[in-house]
Amino acid sequence: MSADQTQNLTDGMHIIVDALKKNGIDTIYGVVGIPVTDMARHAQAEGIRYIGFRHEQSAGNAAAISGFITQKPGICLTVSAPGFLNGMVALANATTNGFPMIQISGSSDRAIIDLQQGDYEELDQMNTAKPFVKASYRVNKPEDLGIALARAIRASVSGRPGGVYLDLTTEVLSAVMDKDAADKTIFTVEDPAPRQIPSPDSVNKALKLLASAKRPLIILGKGAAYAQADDNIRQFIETTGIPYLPMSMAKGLLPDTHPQSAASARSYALSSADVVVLMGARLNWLLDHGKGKHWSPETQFIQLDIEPSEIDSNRPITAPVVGDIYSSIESLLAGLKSTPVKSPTEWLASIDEHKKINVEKMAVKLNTDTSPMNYFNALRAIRDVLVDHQDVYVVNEGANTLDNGRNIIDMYQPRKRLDCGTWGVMGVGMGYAVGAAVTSGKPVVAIEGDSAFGFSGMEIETICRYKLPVTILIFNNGGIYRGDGVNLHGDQDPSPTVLMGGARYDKMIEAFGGIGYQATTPAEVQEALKAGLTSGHPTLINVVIDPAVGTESGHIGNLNPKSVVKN
Ligand SMILES: Nc1ncnc2c1ncn2[C@@H]1O[C@H](COP(=O)(O)OP(=O)(O)O)[C@@H](O)[C@H]1O
Ligand SMILES: Cc1ncc(Cc2csc(CCOP(=O)(O)OP(=O)(O)O)c2C)c(N)n1
Ligand SMILES: [Mg+2]
Repeated sequence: MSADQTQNLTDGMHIIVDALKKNGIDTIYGVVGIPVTDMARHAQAEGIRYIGFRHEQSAGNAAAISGFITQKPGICLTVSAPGFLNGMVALANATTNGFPMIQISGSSDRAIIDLQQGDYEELDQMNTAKPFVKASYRVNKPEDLGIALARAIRASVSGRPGGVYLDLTTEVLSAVMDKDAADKTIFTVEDPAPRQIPSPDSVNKALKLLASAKRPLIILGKGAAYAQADDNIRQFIETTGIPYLPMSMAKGLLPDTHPQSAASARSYALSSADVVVLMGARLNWLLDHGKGKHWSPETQFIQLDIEPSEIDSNRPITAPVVGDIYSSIESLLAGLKSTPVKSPTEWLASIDEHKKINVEKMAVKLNTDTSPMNYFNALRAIRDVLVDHQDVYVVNEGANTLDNGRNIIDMYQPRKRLDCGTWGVMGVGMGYAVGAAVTSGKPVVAIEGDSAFGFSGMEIETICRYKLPVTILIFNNGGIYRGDGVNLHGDQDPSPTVLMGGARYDKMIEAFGGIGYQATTPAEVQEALKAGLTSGHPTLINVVIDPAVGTESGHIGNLNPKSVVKN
């Protein structure tokens, strides 16, 4: 082949990078190796940031949370078979939560795989991915790479967002074609997430039902946060005066201190409401499926959701409004002119009475200093620092650390609380922290149970390597749920066991150039947290918590199967 001929040739790994660039992808999260290392090098050479992780699950979590924050698909790059499978947990979690993410993985020789002749990292990845994603594509020809990426982008962000798998075979990555011809095959996807306007009849029916309600309640879900309809949602809530409940990742759509928030009277609000508006929130296990002691059988539902099949999932929906939330809220606001809605003042007043009682009870727990600390006074210390840092991202996982953190740490801005989400997955923490810091450049505070942290803890090296403004607080109560030394019957185990509680996580980060603090009092927690936020340097605070406090599985112990056999 003559020199000029090679000058006008390209190959698959260059074509896919050109297509990514053409679609505004500026970051790839991954763990490279055979057969995708050179693709990552080409991406870097073309100005795409490559963020290299220690485990593919964290790389995938970073990609997924960047999708939630930006509405653009986060890209995770993995090697074949084991690397692909490690990323799959994050991709499945993205689909479950409705976060747009594309996992691109190299895969081995199709001919050998299909005859099961034992290739290096042999696995039929496209078919393995199918149950966990919105779409799963495999590319065999270089000229198909442009359309394949376009389809993956559209599938990940249109309708209910989610995970998409894109399989690049070894052959296609090295396949050569004419550069000019290749350039004609890549293009910018046009309007990948088209607005889905709800029917006027559905909007009018919803408004009429709301106007007749004596005790209306709005439940804001992470779909409402994702929709980036922040001002219109706030305007609708404040114009109608309807109380609202934010689900965990919808916190901050309105400040948690807002007078119409019913969060600290949640049980009373749910059980007393006569009309409930589900706004980008599923009536799933997080809302007891709309049944049981927290719900009245008389309650009528309005549901705003982009996914038609979500309607009637658990309770009959009287007024479904199927469309994207941005368009639906716009239509509802416009409809208020002809169908005004005003929540009765006595309803909010009765919620306020219940809030007052609950806030006073919680204040006693929050302000009682104990030694060692418990979840409440440690979280109150963090809350009182973050009130002066309202733009930080808060990552949160664990059991007691998560469930108490959700109720105690106030959020003031949308899409800033990033937690275990619908699946309650442990191990999202460090990936989410990296994804949020890389995507936004803003500081991140990760509030971690010590067991939860362990799932992705090695990524503190990644955080230090990229010098990210992440401060990690590890609630060290000695292990999963309760301290290791506490046997399953709750009493202190007399046998000498190594309590995880003695672990000095703060020493770990020092090994990678980060700053570590040991905190045994709320004041020490505050001092270390302020230092981490001020320095912007990777910081880890080992928050020593009494191993005897907390409950197994936090607030969801009731989901455990009950054993009738006395052992
Ligand atoms: N842009 C959007 N417009 C309308 N609905 C959306 C949008 N994005 C996501 N959704 C929907 O929002 C819902 C989110 O529900 P869920 O994840 O259960 O939230 P939460 O756990 O916060 O209650 C999903 O049913 C999803 O289809
Ligand atoms: C991938 C995965 N594997 C296991 C589990 C099960 C679990 C739920 S909560 C939890 C950790 C609780 O300990 P932690 O110390 O973090 O919390 P706490 O001290 O009470 O604040 C586990 C292991 C889940 N949900 N996901
Ligand atoms: Mg713990």
